[in-house]
Amino acid sequence: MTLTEMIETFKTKLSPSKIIGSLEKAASFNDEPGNGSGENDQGVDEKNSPYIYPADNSVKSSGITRTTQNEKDPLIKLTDVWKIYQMGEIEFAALKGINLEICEGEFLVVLGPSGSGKSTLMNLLGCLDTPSEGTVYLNSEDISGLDESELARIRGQMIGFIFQSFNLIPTLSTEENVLLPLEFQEEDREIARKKASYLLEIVGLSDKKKNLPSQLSGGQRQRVAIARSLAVNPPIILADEPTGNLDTKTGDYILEFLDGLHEREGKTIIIVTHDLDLVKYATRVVYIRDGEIEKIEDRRKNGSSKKKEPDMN
Ligand SMILES: Nc1ncnc2c1ncn2[C@@H]1O[C@H](COP(=O)(O)OP(=O)(O)OP(=O)(O)O)[C@@H](O)[C@H]1O
Repeated sequence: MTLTEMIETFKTKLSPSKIIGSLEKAASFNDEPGNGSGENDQGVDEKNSPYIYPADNSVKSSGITRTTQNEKDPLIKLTDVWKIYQMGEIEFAALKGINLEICEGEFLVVLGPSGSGKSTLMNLLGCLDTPSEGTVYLNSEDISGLDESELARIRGQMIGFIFQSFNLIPTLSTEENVLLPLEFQEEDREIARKKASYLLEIVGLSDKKKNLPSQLSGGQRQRVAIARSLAVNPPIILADEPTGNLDTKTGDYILEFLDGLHEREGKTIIIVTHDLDLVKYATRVVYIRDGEIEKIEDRRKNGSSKKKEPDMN
Protein backbone atom coordinates (compact mmCIF):
# COMPACT_ATOMS: atom_id res chain seq x y z
CA MET A 1 0.00 0.00 0.00
CA THR A 2 1.46 3.38 -0.94
CA LEU A 3 1.31 6.37 1.36
CA THR A 4 -1.36 7.89 -0.84
CA GLU A 5 -3.42 4.70 -0.77
CA MET A 6 -2.98 4.58 2.97
CA ILE A 7 -4.26 8.11 3.33
CA GLU A 8 -7.26 7.17 1.20
CA THR A 9 -7.92 4.08 3.31
CA PHE A 10 -7.88 6.11 6.48
CA LYS A 11 -10.17 8.72 4.94
CA THR A 12 -12.79 6.16 4.06
CA LYS A 13 -12.41 4.61 7.51
CA LEU A 14 -13.95 7.65 9.17
CA SER A 15 -17.45 6.32 8.88
CA PRO A 16 -20.13 8.23 10.72
CA SER A 17 -21.12 5.24 12.79
CA LYS A 18 -17.57 4.90 14.03
CA ILE A 19 -17.15 8.49 14.97
CA ILE A 20 -20.55 8.52 16.63
CA GLY A 21 -19.38 5.45 18.48
CA SER A 22 -16.52 7.55 19.78
CA LEU A 23 -18.96 10.13 20.92
CA GLU A 24 -20.97 7.53 22.77
CA LYS A 25 -17.83 5.95 24.18
CA ALA A 26 -16.69 9.25 25.58
CA ALA A 27 -18.58 10.27 28.65
CA SER A 28 -20.82 12.85 27.00
CA PHE A 29 -19.22 16.25 26.54
CA ASN A 30 -22.58 17.73 27.41
CA ASP A 31 -21.81 17.05 31.02
CA GLU A 32 -18.60 19.00 31.00
CA PRO A 33 -18.41 21.52 33.81
CA GLY A 34 -19.15 25.03 32.62
CA ASN A 35 -21.07 24.00 29.51
CA GLY A 36 -24.09 26.02 28.59
CA SER A 37 -27.43 24.34 28.21
CA GLY A 38 -27.27 24.83 24.42
CA GLU A 39 -24.51 22.26 24.05
CA ASN A 40 -26.64 19.20 23.99
CA ASP A 41 -25.76 17.69 20.64
CA GLN A 42 -27.30 14.31 20.93
CA GLY A 43 -28.57 12.77 17.74
CA VAL A 44 -25.77 13.53 15.29
CA ASP A 45 -27.23 12.71 11.89
CA GLU A 46 -24.87 10.16 10.42
CA LYS A 47 -26.66 10.19 7.06
CA ASN A 48 -25.47 13.75 6.59
CA SER A 49 -21.84 13.04 7.32
CA PRO A 50 -19.53 14.80 4.88
CA TYR A 51 -16.98 12.08 5.60
CA ILE A 52 -18.40 9.72 3.01
CA TYR A 53 -15.95 10.28 0.25
CA PRO A 54 -16.83 10.07 -3.41
CA ALA A 55 -14.33 8.03 -5.41
CA ASP A 56 -12.90 11.06 -7.14
CA ASN A 57 -12.26 13.00 -3.94
CA SER A 58 -8.70 11.83 -3.65
CA VAL A 59 -5.85 13.31 -1.68
CA LYS A 60 -2.91 14.49 -3.72
CA SER A 61 0.10 12.22 -3.80
CA SER A 62 2.65 12.78 -1.07
CA GLY A 63 5.33 12.50 -3.72
CA ILE A 64 7.31 10.10 -1.57
CA THR A 65 8.52 6.83 -2.99
CA ARG A 66 7.70 3.91 -0.77
CA THR A 67 10.60 1.57 -0.05
CA THR A 68 8.77 -1.46 1.35
CA GLN A 69 5.27 -2.82 0.92
CA ASN A 70 4.69 -4.77 4.10
CA GLU A 71 1.52 -3.72 5.90
CA LYS A 72 2.95 -5.07 9.15
CA ASP A 73 5.75 -2.51 9.03
CA PRO A 74 5.46 0.07 11.80
CA LEU A 75 3.57 3.24 11.01
CA ILE A 76 6.44 5.26 12.48
CA LYS A 77 9.98 4.03 13.06
CA LEU A 78 12.93 5.87 14.55
CA THR A 79 16.37 4.37 14.06
CA ASP A 80 19.26 5.67 16.17
CA VAL A 81 17.80 9.17 16.20
CA TRP A 82 19.76 12.03 17.70
CA LYS A 83 18.68 15.63 18.05
CA ILE A 84 21.48 18.02 18.77
CA TYR A 85 20.73 21.66 19.42
CA GLN A 86 23.47 24.14 18.58
CA MET A 87 23.79 27.22 20.77
CA GLY A 88 26.74 29.15 19.42
CA GLU A 89 29.65 26.86 19.96
CA ILE A 90 27.84 24.71 22.49
CA GLU A 91 26.05 21.58 21.41
CA PHE A 92 23.32 19.94 23.46
CA ALA A 93 22.04 16.47 22.69
CA ALA A 94 18.31 16.48 23.54
CA LEU A 95 17.78 12.99 22.07
CA LYS A 96 20.52 10.38 22.16
CA GLY A 97 20.12 7.41 19.89
CA ILE A 98 16.37 6.81 20.07
CA ASN A 99 15.10 3.55 18.58
CA LEU A 100 11.31 3.26 18.55
CA GLU A 101 8.65 1.57 16.46
CA ILE A 102 5.01 2.65 16.62
CA CYS A 103 2.39 0.47 14.98
CA GLU A 104 -0.94 1.46 13.52
CA GLY A 105 -3.67 1.49 16.14
CA GLU A 106 -1.44 1.98 19.17
CA PHE A 107 -2.21 4.33 22.03
CA LEU A 108 1.31 5.32 22.97
CA VAL A 109 2.11 7.48 25.97
CA VAL A 110 5.58 9.01 26.12
CA LEU A 111 6.26 9.78 29.76
CA GLY A 112 9.17 11.73 31.15
CA PRO A 113 10.14 14.56 33.47
CA SER A 114 10.62 18.16 32.37
CA GLY A 115 13.57 18.54 30.02
CA SER A 116 13.76 14.82 29.23
CA GLY A 117 13.20 15.40 25.49
CA LYS A 118 9.47 14.70 25.10
CA SER A 119 8.64 17.75 22.98
CA THR A 120 11.76 17.22 20.90
CA LEU A 121 10.65 13.66 20.27
CA MET A 122 7.11 14.77 19.48
CA ASN A 123 8.44 17.27 16.95
CA LEU A 124 10.22 14.44 15.16
CA LEU A 125 7.25 12.05 15.34
CA GLY A 126 5.01 14.81 14.02
CA CYS A 127 7.27 15.79 11.10
CA LEU A 128 7.69 19.22 12.67
CA ASP A 129 11.47 18.77 12.75
CA THR A 130 14.11 16.46 11.34
CA PRO A 131 16.80 14.56 13.27
CA SER A 132 20.44 15.63 13.47
CA GLU A 133 21.40 12.00 12.98
CA GLY A 134 19.49 8.80 12.41
CA THR A 135 16.38 8.04 10.39
CA VAL A 136 12.67 8.65 10.83
CA TYR A 137 10.38 6.47 8.75
CA LEU A 138 6.70 7.18 8.27
CA ASN A 139 4.91 4.20 6.75
CA SER A 140 8.33 2.78 5.79
CA GLU A 141 9.36 5.89 3.97
CA ASP A 142 12.40 7.85 5.04
CA ILE A 143 11.26 11.37 5.85
CA SER A 144 14.47 12.47 7.61
CA GLY A 145 15.82 14.45 4.71
CA LEU A 146 12.64 16.08 3.44
CA ASP A 147 12.37 19.84 3.22
CA GLU A 148 9.81 21.89 5.11
CA SER A 149 7.24 22.05 2.33
CA GLU A 150 7.32 18.26 1.89
CA LEU A 151 7.04 17.75 5.64
CA ALA A 152 4.16 20.21 5.80
CA ARG A 153 2.26 18.29 3.14
CA ILE A 154 2.73 14.99 4.98
CA ARG A 155 1.74 16.58 8.30
CA GLY A 156 -1.39 17.98 6.71
CA GLN A 157 -2.48 14.57 5.48
CA MET A 158 -1.27 12.21 8.15
CA ILE A 159 -1.17 13.93 11.53
CA GLY A 160 -3.64 15.79 13.71
CA PHE A 161 -2.08 17.85 16.49
CA ILE A 162 -3.44 18.67 19.93
CA PHE A 163 -1.40 20.93 22.19
CA GLN A 164 -1.51 21.85 25.86
CA SER A 165 -2.08 25.50 24.95
CA PHE A 166 -4.72 24.54 22.33
CA ASN A 167 -2.91 26.59 19.64
CA LEU A 168 -6.10 28.00 18.23
CA ILE A 169 -5.86 31.15 16.12
CA PRO A 170 -7.29 33.80 18.47
CA THR A 171 -8.71 36.02 15.73
CA LEU A 172 -10.57 33.18 14.02
CA SER A 173 -13.91 31.77 15.10
CA THR A 174 -14.35 28.21 16.30
CA GLU A 175 -15.60 27.19 12.86
CA GLU A 176 -12.77 28.97 11.04
CA ASN A 177 -10.20 27.25 13.24
CA VAL A 178 -11.59 23.85 12.25
CA LEU A 179 -11.72 24.91 8.60
CA LEU A 180 -8.01 25.82 8.52
CA PRO A 181 -6.49 22.37 7.85
CA LEU A 182 -9.16 21.71 5.24
CA GLU A 183 -8.29 24.91 3.43
CA PHE A 184 -4.65 23.91 3.58
CA GLN A 185 -5.67 20.70 1.79
CA GLU A 186 -7.56 22.82 -0.74
CA GLU A 187 -10.78 21.12 0.20
CA ASP A 188 -13.89 22.33 -1.62
CA ARG A 189 -15.29 25.18 0.48
CA GLU A 190 -18.78 23.76 0.72
CA ILE A 191 -17.61 20.27 1.71
CA ALA A 192 -15.14 21.83 4.14
CA ARG A 193 -17.92 23.75 5.87
CA LYS A 194 -19.99 20.59 6.15
CA LYS A 195 -17.06 18.74 7.68
CA ALA A 196 -16.40 21.55 10.15
CA SER A 197 -20.06 21.58 11.16
CA TYR A 198 -20.12 17.85 11.55
CA LEU A 199 -17.00 17.77 13.72
CA LEU A 200 -18.19 20.64 15.89
CA GLU A 201 -21.44 18.74 16.36
CA ILE A 202 -19.51 15.66 17.40
CA VAL A 203 -17.51 17.55 20.01
CA GLY A 204 -20.69 19.22 21.24
CA LEU A 205 -19.97 22.76 20.10
CA SER A 206 -22.47 23.37 17.33
CA ASP A 207 -23.79 26.45 19.05
CA LYS A 208 -20.31 27.95 19.49
CA LYS A 209 -19.35 28.12 15.80
CA LYS A 210 -19.07 31.88 15.74
CA ASN A 211 -17.33 32.22 19.11
CA LEU A 212 -13.72 33.30 19.26
CA PRO A 213 -11.38 31.07 21.32
CA SER A 214 -11.35 33.76 24.04
CA GLN A 215 -15.11 33.25 24.39
CA LEU A 216 -14.73 29.55 25.23
CA SER A 217 -13.79 27.63 28.35
CA GLY A 218 -10.52 25.69 28.44
CA GLY A 219 -12.28 22.40 27.85
CA GLN A 220 -14.26 23.85 24.96
CA ARG A 221 -11.06 25.20 23.39
CA GLN A 222 -9.49 21.76 23.58
CA ARG A 223 -12.58 20.27 21.97
CA VAL A 224 -12.20 22.74 19.10
CA ALA A 225 -8.57 21.63 18.87
CA ILE A 226 -9.73 18.00 18.71
CA ALA A 227 -12.25 18.83 15.99
CA ARG A 228 -9.50 20.61 14.08
CA SER A 229 -7.13 17.68 14.52
CA LEU A 230 -9.76 15.37 12.98
CA ALA A 231 -10.66 17.66 10.09
CA VAL A 232 -8.67 15.84 7.41
CA ASN A 233 -9.25 12.47 9.09
CA PRO A 234 -5.57 11.77 9.74
CA PRO A 235 -4.47 8.29 10.84
CA ILE A 236 -2.28 9.71 13.62
CA ILE A 237 -3.30 12.02 16.47
CA LEU A 238 -0.34 13.53 18.28
CA ALA A 239 -1.01 15.28 21.56
CA ASP A 240 1.45 17.25 23.70
CA GLU A 241 0.17 17.49 27.29
CA PRO A 242 -3.44 17.70 26.03
CA THR A 243 -4.87 18.02 29.52
CA GLY A 244 -2.12 20.20 30.98
CA ASN A 245 -4.29 23.32 31.14
CA LEU A 246 -7.51 21.61 32.17
CA ASP A 247 -9.01 20.62 35.49
CA THR A 248 -9.08 16.90 36.20
CA LYS A 249 -12.70 16.31 35.26
CA THR A 250 -12.51 18.20 31.97
CA GLY A 251 -9.18 16.54 31.21
CA ASP A 252 -10.80 13.14 31.74
CA TYR A 253 -13.48 13.99 29.15
CA ILE A 254 -10.80 14.84 26.63
CA LEU A 255 -8.91 11.61 27.32
CA GLU A 256 -12.06 9.51 27.13
CA PHE A 257 -12.79 11.01 23.75
CA LEU A 258 -9.26 10.26 22.51
CA ASP A 259 -9.64 6.75 23.94
CA GLY A 260 -12.86 6.41 21.93
CA LEU A 261 -11.09 7.47 18.74
CA HIS A 262 -8.49 4.82 19.44
CA GLU A 263 -10.86 2.03 20.41
CA ARG A 264 -13.58 2.61 17.85
CA GLU A 265 -11.73 4.02 14.87
CA GLY A 266 -8.31 2.51 15.28
CA LYS A 267 -6.63 5.89 15.28
CA THR A 268 -3.02 5.82 16.33
CA ILE A 269 -2.81 8.09 19.36
CA ILE A 270 0.50 9.38 20.68
CA ILE A 271 0.54 11.52 23.81
CA VAL A 272 3.63 13.05 25.37
CA THR A 273 3.22 13.99 28.99
CA HIS A 274 4.75 14.09 32.43
CA ASP A 275 1.39 13.09 33.93
CA LEU A 276 1.45 9.52 35.22
CA ASP A 277 -2.38 9.41 35.23
CA LEU A 278 -2.49 9.26 31.43
CA VAL A 279 -0.68 5.94 31.44
CA LYS A 280 -3.93 4.11 32.14
CA TYR A 281 -5.11 4.80 28.58
CA ALA A 282 -1.95 3.49 26.94
CA THR A 283 -1.30 0.28 25.08
CA ARG A 284 2.41 1.02 25.52
CA VAL A 285 4.33 3.50 27.62
CA VAL A 286 7.70 4.85 26.60
CA TYR A 287 9.63 6.18 29.58
CA ILE A 288 12.14 8.82 28.52
CA ARG A 289 14.85 10.45 30.62
CA ASP A 290 17.79 12.68 29.65
CA GLY A 291 17.12 12.15 25.97
CA GLU A 292 17.17 8.37 26.17
CA ILE A 293 14.49 5.70 26.36
CA GLU A 294 14.69 4.28 29.85
CA LYS A 295 12.23 1.48 29.24
CA ILE A 296 9.12 0.57 27.28
CA GLU A 297 6.17 -0.95 29.09
CA ASP A 298 3.84 -3.05 26.95
CA ARG A 299 0.37 -2.95 28.53
CA ARG A 300 -1.29 -5.12 25.87
CA LYS A 301 -0.05 -8.34 27.45
CA ASN A 302 -2.78 -10.74 28.57
CA GLY A 303 -5.42 -9.15 26.39
CA SER A 304 -6.79 -5.77 27.31
CA SER A 305 -4.58 -4.36 29.99
CA LYS A 306 -5.67 -0.76 29.65
CA LYS A 307 -6.67 1.03 32.82
CA LYS A 308 -4.34 -1.01 35.02
CA GLU A 309 -1.97 0.85 37.29
CA PRO A 310 1.28 2.05 35.69
CA ASP A 311 4.55 0.26 36.26
CA MET A 312 6.32 2.41 38.84
CA ASN A 313 9.62 0.55 38.79
N1 LIG B 1 15.84 24.97 20.56
C1 LIG B 1 16.58 24.50 21.55
N2 LIG B 1 17.85 24.90 21.71
C2 LIG B 1 18.60 24.41 22.72
N3 LIG B 1 18.18 23.51 23.64
C3 LIG B 1 16.93 23.09 23.51
C4 LIG B 1 16.04 23.55 22.49
N4 LIG B 1 14.86 22.94 22.65
C5 LIG B 1 14.95 22.14 23.71
N5 LIG B 1 16.21 22.23 24.24
C6 LIG B 1 16.71 21.48 25.38
O1 LIG B 1 16.51 20.10 25.10
C7 LIG B 1 16.09 19.41 26.28
C8 LIG B 1 14.78 18.69 26.02
O2 LIG B 1 13.79 19.69 25.80
P1 LIG B 1 12.26 19.28 25.55
O3 LIG B 1 11.51 20.54 25.35
O4 LIG B 1 12.20 18.27 24.49
O5 LIG B 1 11.90 18.60 26.95
P2 LIG B 1 10.48 18.18 27.54
O6 LIG B 1 10.65 16.82 28.10
O7 LIG B 1 9.44 18.38 26.52
O8 LIG B 1 10.32 19.23 28.71
P3 LIG B 1 8.95 19.87 29.32
O9 LIG B 1 8.16 18.74 29.92
O10 LIG B 1 9.48 20.81 30.36
O11 LIG B 1 8.26 20.58 28.20
C9 LIG B 1 16.00 20.45 27.40
O12 LIG B 1 17.18 20.39 28.17
C10 LIG B 1 15.93 21.77 26.65
O13 LIG B 1 16.54 22.79 27.37
